[in-house]
Amino acid sequence: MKIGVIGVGNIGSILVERFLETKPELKLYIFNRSPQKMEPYKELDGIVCCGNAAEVCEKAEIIFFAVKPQDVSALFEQVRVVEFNEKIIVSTMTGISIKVIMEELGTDRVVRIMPNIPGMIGKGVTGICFSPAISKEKRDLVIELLEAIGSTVEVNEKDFAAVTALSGSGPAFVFVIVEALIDIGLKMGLSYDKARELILHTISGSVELLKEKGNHPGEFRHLVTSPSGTTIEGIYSLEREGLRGTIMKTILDTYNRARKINEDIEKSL
Ligand SMILES: NC(=O)C1=CN([C@@H]2O[C@H](COP(=O)(O)OP(=O)(O)OC[C@H]3O[C@@H](n4cnc5c(N)ncnc54)[C@H](O)[C@@H]3O)[C@@H](O)[C@H]2O)C=CC1
Ligand SMILES: O=C(O)[C@@H]1CCC=N1
Repeated sequence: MKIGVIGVGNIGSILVERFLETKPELKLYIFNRSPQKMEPYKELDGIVCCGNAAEVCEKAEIIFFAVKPQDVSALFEQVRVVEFNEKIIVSTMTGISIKVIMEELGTDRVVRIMPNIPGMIGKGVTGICFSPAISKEKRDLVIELLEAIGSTVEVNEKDFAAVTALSGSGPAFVFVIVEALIDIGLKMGLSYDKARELILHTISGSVELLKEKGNHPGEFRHLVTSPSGTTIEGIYSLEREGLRGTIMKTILDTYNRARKINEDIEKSL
């Protein structure tokens, strides 16, 4: 199968590298505006560095658009000449609706996805939504392709801003929390390595426990919390400091930003 990737920055390069690693049968066509981003792929088998975005669209059957939202108008201009017909466009672009892509490029086969950075090791989660014209067979094909970066969760397009906030941007918030935990480990006298190991195992173990048992998180929280013990002291502090509210507000601010990007793009086109 012939796959195109336009924009090989953070997300585009994850897609390219995971396709190369897990699906060597694919033929890849890539293009990046700044050609140095294509350098690492130049000599590799199964990959063709194209001269422009339209060439990628001409040659590939499924084409990933992985540019920043502010570059989308220029990209539309560059690929408007292409007859998309049966081709499928898969957009990673934040805030750009399926309708906008369909109208701008005169196609009815568009998939919108919101991947995330753990896709780098095949452990990402991707929110996905299909335009109605895409058959069940082609939907399954795109989902299978995306297994290269992890699992997929089908959502309504109206929920994309929420997906962007929770899982698209989410890893950044997790990394900030991990950094803070490591820092306080240092403050209490642990080495960086020991603090890091304790924290990563605590987080991944807690996540695995929730996944395996399926309980509400509050049930396990309660198990850890002894009367007059250490945990309740921490929980009391956390509630006084408003951690839950801070987390909720963080996600809501991110969600509102995703909606605003969408609104601004729709106005500008
Ligand atoms: N970084 C992340 O964790 C996630 C990003 N996204 C979305 O994916 C899109 C890409 O994000 P990143 O990879 O982080 O951005 P990036 O800036 O790292 O990569 C975009 C690449 O596209 C290239 N480019 C721009 N216009 C082009 C054009 N017309 N033709 C060819 N190449 C072009 C740029 O040179 C750059 O290398 C954005 O819309 C972003 O919102 C979605 C989910 C997660
Ligand atoms: O920060 C951003 O706009 C993108 C969307 C999700 C993750 N990064």
